[in-house]
Amino acid sequence: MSVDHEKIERAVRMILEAIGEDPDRKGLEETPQRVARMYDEIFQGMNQDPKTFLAKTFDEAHEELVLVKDIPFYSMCEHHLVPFFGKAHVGYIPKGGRVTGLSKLARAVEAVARRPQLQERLTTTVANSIVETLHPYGVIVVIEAEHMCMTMRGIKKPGARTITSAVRGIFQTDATARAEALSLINH
Ligand SMILES: Nc1nc2c(ncn2[C@@H]2O[C@H](COP(=O)(O)OP(=O)(O)OP(=O)(O)O)[C@@H](O)[C@H]2O)c(=O)[nH]1
Ligand SMILES: [Zn+2]
Repeated sequence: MSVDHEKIERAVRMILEAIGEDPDRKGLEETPQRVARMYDEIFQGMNQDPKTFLAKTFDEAHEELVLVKDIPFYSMCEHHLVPFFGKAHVGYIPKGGRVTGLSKLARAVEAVARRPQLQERLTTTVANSIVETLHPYGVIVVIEAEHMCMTMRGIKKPGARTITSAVRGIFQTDATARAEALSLINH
């Protein structure tokens, strides 16, 4: 299912009118359609379940850390509908041979990011999805992001970065395992 193009087009036209613009002037006449097409793309995660990506596993006897760092992502702050974006670091320790493809960790991040979102919920949803599909020994998700709602408006603090983390399983109970993962993330 895609977004309701017709509704978005009407809404964008109304916003343009509300700010005092002429939605029929040359430069703006295609803008409502463009925004509708863009929302199809940036809110694609509304129709995606991260677990369907993660559930594709292969049987591999690796029961040590797997960490994909620096996964770039773009999301939309649900309070202001402006972007927040940055990098996600996703690690887990597989159990029972349930190893997923590396790209699936990035696909899971993308599916959850492409929705109206909060950074905290993005972080916990990715971690919980991995727990629920792979049942690993542990999961660690660290996300660092810059929020446009804090840079281009309001408090106006460009460069301020928000870091959130979610740890599950062994990373919660074993400080050494957590420290090893964090040192690799910060390396
Ligand atoms: N916890 C959290 N807060 C966020 C996130 N994205 C934006 N916010 C915050 O959401 C809050 C909304 O606050 P409100 O007081 O309702 O809205 P506002 O008047 O526009 O707030 P200001 O940004 O302080 O001007 C702001 O403090 C934002 O910084 C996020 O991912 N997580
Ligand atoms: Zn915001």
